[in-house]
Amino acid sequence: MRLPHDEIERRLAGLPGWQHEDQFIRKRFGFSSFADAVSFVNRVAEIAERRNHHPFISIDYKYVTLRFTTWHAGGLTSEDFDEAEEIERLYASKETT
Ligand SMILES: C[C@H](O)[C@H](O)[C@H]1CNC2=NC(N)=NC(=O)C2=N1
Repeated sequence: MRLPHDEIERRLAGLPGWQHEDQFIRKRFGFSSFADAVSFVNRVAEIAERRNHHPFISIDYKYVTLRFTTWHAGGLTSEDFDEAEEIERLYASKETT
């Protein structure tokens, strides 16, 4: 279930701007307005509910920080990276307004 370190590094290489921190991967996303940041969070919430896999989310004005870990595994699993990749597609599509 928990990924070995080499697999974590391999998956991380495909995720621009994400960082490995303890048992988490994290990224800070920037937006043009607070409203856009909140809209993005709502779309992230939809994804998290569908996948039943929920990030820690913080909104700081025009920035959203997401942190993923898999609680039941006590560390990083493919669920974390799969969802991060979907969120990267969402952010690239700018379908957050
Ligand atoms: C009961 C429910 O399915 C579990 O608590 C889910 C909910 N969302 C989750 N989210 C994350 N990040 N890790 C989990 O292990 C997890 N487990």
